[in-house]
Amino acid sequence: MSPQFHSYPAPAKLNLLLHIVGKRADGYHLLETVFRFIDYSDTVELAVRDDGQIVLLNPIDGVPPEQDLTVRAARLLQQASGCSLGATIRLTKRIPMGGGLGGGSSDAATVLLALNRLWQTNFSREKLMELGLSLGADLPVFIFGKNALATGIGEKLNEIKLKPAWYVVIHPGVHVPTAKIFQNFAGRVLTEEGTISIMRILETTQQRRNELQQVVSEMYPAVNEVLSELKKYGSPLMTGSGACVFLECQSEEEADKVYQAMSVKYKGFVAKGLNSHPLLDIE
Ligand SMILES: C[C@@](CO)(OP(=O)(O)O)[C@H](O)COP(=O)(O)OP(=O)(O)OC[C@H]1O[C@@H](n2ccc(N)nc2=O)[C@H](O)[C@@H]1O
Ligand SMILES: Nc1ncnc2c1ncn2[C@@H]1O[C@H](COP(=O)(O)OP(=O)(O)O)[C@@H](O)[C@H]1O
Repeated sequence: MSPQFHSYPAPAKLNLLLHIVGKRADGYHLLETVFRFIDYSDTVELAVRDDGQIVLLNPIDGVPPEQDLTVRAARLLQQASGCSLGATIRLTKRIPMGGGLGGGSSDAATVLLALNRLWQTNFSREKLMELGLSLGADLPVFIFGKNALATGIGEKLNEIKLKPAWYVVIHPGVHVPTAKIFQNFAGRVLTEEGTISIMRILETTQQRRNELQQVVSEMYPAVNEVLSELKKYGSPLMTGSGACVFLECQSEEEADKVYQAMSVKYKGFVAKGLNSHPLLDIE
C-alpha cells in the first residue's frame, strides 16, 4: 500500500526591522526585530512510517539529507519524545535559500508542529519552541505562530498586531550566509526601543532600519543595487541577514505595479502580509 501523505504549508517571514542591541558571551547577537509571516510558502508533505526511519525523498541540491533542517527536526522530536515511529518527507521548495526569508527554519517548524500531531507526541507549543531553538534562532517564531516583536536572539516573542500590507520581494541573486554577516557586523550596538516605540516606528516605512543592511550592502553590491532601484518607489529594507530586499505597499495594485517594473531586471514576487501562521490552530 502506498504511504498516506499529509500536506502542510511552511510560510516565509520578513523582518520588518532589525536592531542589534547586544552580544552574548557565546557570540550570538541580541536582537530586537519584528517578524511578519507572508503568503509565500514551501510545502512539506509527511507520511508516518512504522520502521522509525526518517527519509527525505527529494534532498535539496547541495544540502546532504542529514543536514536538512526537516530531517534534523524530525530526529530531534523522535529523540525528545522517545517515539518509535518514523516519517517520509517530501519537500517542495519555493522560498529562496539564504534569502533572509527563513525558509529552512519554517520547513523545520512545520515538521515539528505536524509530526507532533501525526505521532501524537503531544508536546506543548512552548516545548516545541524550545526544541526548535536548538536548530536555529529563527525557528521559534514559526511555532509561536503570530507576528511578533522578538528580543533575545530572536526567541523571546510577544505578539504584535500589524496592518494589512503587500510586499514586493526581490532576490538580488546572491546567497548570503547568516554567520558570515554577524561575524562582520561592526556597527554600534543600540539600546532596545521597547514595544511602544517599535509600534510608532512601524507606522511608516521611512523610520525602519535593518542594522545588518550596511554590512551586507558592502559585501554584496547586488543587494545595494536592488535597494537603490526600489528606492525609486518608496523606502525598501533588507530582510534578516539578506539577501532579499522588500518594499511594503498599502495595496496589492501598488505592489503589482512596482513588481512589474522591477521584474524586467530582477527575480522576485509579490506576497500578502499574513495576520498569523497558517498552522496556528493545528492541534
Ligand atoms: C538574521 C535572522 C533574523 O531573523 O534571520 P535570517 O536572515 O537568517 O533568516 C536570524 O536571527 C538568524 O536566525 P537563523 O538563521 O536561525 O540563525 P542560526 O542558524 O541560529 O545562526 C547562524 C549564525 O548566525 C549568528 N547569529 C544568529 C542569530 C543571532 N541572533 N545572532 C548571531 O550572531 C551566529 O554566528 C550563528 O552561528
Ligand atoms: N529545508 C531547508 N531549506 C532551506 N535551507 C536549508 C534546509 N535545510 C538546511 N538548509 C540550509 O540552511 C541554509 C539557510 O537557509 P534558509 O533558511 O533558506 O535561509 P535564511 O536563513 O537566509 O532565511 C541553506 O543555505 C541550507 O544550507
